[in-house]
Amino acid sequence: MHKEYFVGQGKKDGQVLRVKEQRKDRWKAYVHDTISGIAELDYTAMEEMAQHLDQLTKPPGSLGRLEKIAVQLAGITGSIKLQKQRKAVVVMAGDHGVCAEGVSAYPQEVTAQMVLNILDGGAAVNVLARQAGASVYCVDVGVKTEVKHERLLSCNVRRGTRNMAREAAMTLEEAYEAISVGIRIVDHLYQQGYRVLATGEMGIGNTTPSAAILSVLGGLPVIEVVGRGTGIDEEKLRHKAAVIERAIEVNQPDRQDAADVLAKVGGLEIAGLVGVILGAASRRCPVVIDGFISSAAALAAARMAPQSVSYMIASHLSEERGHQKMLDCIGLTPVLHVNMRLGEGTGAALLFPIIDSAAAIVNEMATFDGAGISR
Ligand SMILES: O=C(O)c1ccc[n+]([C@@H]2O[C@H](COP(=O)([O-])O)[C@@H](O)[C@H]2O)c1
Ligand SMILES: Cc1cc2nc[nH]c2cc1C
Repeated sequence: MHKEYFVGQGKKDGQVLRVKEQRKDRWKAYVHDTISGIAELDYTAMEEMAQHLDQLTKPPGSLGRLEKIAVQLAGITGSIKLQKQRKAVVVMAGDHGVCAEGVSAYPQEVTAQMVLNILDGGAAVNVLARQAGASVYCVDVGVKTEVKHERLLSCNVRRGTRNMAREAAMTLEEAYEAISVGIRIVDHLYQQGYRVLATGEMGIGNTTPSAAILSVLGGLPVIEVVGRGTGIDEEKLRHKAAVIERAIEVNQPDRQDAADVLAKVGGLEIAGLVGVILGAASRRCPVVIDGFISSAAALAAARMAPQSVSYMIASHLSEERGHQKMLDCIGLTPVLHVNMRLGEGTGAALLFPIIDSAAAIVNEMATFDGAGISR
């Protein structure tokens, strides 16, 4: 059996990835190979960076999180010479069978419509990425209807998940295949010269599986982690909580097995983002995590590959209830508190200029000795 993935922009520079499925666990093996390729950070470079930062003309630590980012980047790249890097937001798009239960404020067709908007450059993520000099790549990993656009990366694993309130959202093979899509996209972008990646997503209904993932992997009651998503009222929120409880009851996901949880109560775009995160870490690239849904992917990635957490930077704290708890479970501290709850990778794109600024500080600031300043 052959699977074909179109990866690239348009027909001209598009390339076809042919994957021969020799074994049923082909994707699982591919994902686990990627996980084994994730190295520890370079602690010597981190120490060197910390010492370098203390030579610069400022009281030690006074650039706060910028300094922490600089140290992390040194650990990731293995060097204290930080360059301004090519940056891309990967927006994974997918639909959710659980929308049939009435868990979102918007109709499901908005997913495909917004995918086209993103591909045409008119979504918030496009604007913020342009401000930062970054690219946006939009991937159909699980949209329900066929989307055609020259710039779309068409990697559809299935046309939306099944309704998790009744049955498993995906099979384990489908989940691993979606994770593999994310890894392949990162490979492709790495070959194009991108060195800083960010997670983004579009999927009406996807705060529901995200809350389910947090409840199961974090061992937290549903009511503490469920939020309003696109903006549902109090009554619909109670209903959404009940739907999530039912999904967990029906599927009995194994909280010790993040892939099982992803398959049973997750989403195709969430699994795709797990692949983006694992792929970035295996390529020694920092990966900027967006809001609630991206963080659900980060939590699953952290459980599958604890060493991947060192490569993550949490961009912002989303207004979605449960996001702080999600980040606590991973062990991440968000940089920005700007009351956003849009998704798409918008918060992550906002962080790009801050990452560039951290690199510029390291490269351009004078030292105490060089500037003749007493200390
Ligand atoms: O990233 C976030 O923190 C975030 C919080 C709430 C909503 N969203 C976006 O809104 C959609 C999911 O909301 P919902 O209510 O349909 O589950 C999906 O397209 C997400 O990108 C995103
Ligand atoms: C319009 C719209 C844009 C979005 N972007 C991410 N999620 C979204 C949900 C809606 C409804």
